[in-house]
Amino acid sequence: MASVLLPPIPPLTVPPHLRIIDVAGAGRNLVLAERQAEGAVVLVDEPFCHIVHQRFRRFTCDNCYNFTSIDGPNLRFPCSETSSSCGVHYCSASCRSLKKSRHSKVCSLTNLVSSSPRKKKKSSDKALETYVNLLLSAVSNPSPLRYLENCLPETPLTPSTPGKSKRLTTYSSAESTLRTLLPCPLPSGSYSRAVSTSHFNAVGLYDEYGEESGFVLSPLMAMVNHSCYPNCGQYVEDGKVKLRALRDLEVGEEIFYSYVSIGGGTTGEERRKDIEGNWGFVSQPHQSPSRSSKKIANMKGEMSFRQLGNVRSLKL
Ligand SMILES: C[S@@+](CC[C@H](N)C(=O)[O-])C[C@H]1O[C@@H](n2cnc3c(N)ncnc32)[C@H](O)[C@@H]1O
Repeated sequence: MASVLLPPIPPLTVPPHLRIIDVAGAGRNLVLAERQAEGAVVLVDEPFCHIVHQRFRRFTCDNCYNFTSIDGPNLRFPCSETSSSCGVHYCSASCRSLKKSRHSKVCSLTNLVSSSPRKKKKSSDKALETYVNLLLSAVSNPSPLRYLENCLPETPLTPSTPGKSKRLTTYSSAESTLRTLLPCPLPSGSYSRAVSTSHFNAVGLYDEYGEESGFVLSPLMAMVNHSCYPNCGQYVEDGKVKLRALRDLEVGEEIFYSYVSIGGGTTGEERRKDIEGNWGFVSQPHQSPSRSSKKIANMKGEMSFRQLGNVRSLKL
């Protein structure tokens, strides 16, 4: 059989003050090459693709992820594609025009895979819809889809446990659905592999009540490991995923944030159990809990719950 030559995976661009290192037992992580003062924005990363769940599209800007109250009127700028009913909205005319060329490639398809919001959906249908829409967002990105493969850890998902096998089936179904919707130049398996990176790396978007309104895949953020006592806080602002230093950080320090919410008054011990139960890895404290907890408390005072939303483990 003739082998298919895949285009190479484009390398990640890492800013000069950061390096990617390999950590025994924890895979890759980012380490600082320059000192950062408390409060400094340590990382700004542009998501490669995103999904805003259908129910939240009227309230969450599809370009910058700014959101309005779900109890109030819709965002003012709906998608302007002719006869569109994709539900996508924007917070400003400039957000709409910035996203126009990318969204117009998949607008009608987005609508095709979204069943009626009023109909009660099975969770498997919802999951499939989510991953097809995530793939549509990924293929509308002018950057090559293979870029996402940078986010795959060395140990990929294998069908060894029932939960994982269900996810792998959903990723394959999402790829099959995508192939019925539009021409897909990459060989079989490429799209499901790309979307499977969301299992390890999805960064959640949240509404004002803390309910997940969607998620993004952001390649550099996908390199950052978890700590139950983090030295950085993660938030989403102006369409970018960002990390802010919770204390002064020295050259050579690894950067960490908490994958589970630090916004709901959780303790480090509760976060550790959540990570173990839902993510399947054991997290060691990376600094004195008391020092870190104080900074988290300060940060909570400054930032909304939504901004403190974190990567979540995807549950089907
Ligand atoms: C967002 S990725 C982080 C980058 C990852 N280390 C890599 O090499 O691609 C999340 C995955 O990293 C690993 N990880 C993150 N934090 C960890 C920690 N504190 N201890 C052990 N493994 C960790 C887990 O396998 C997790 O599913």
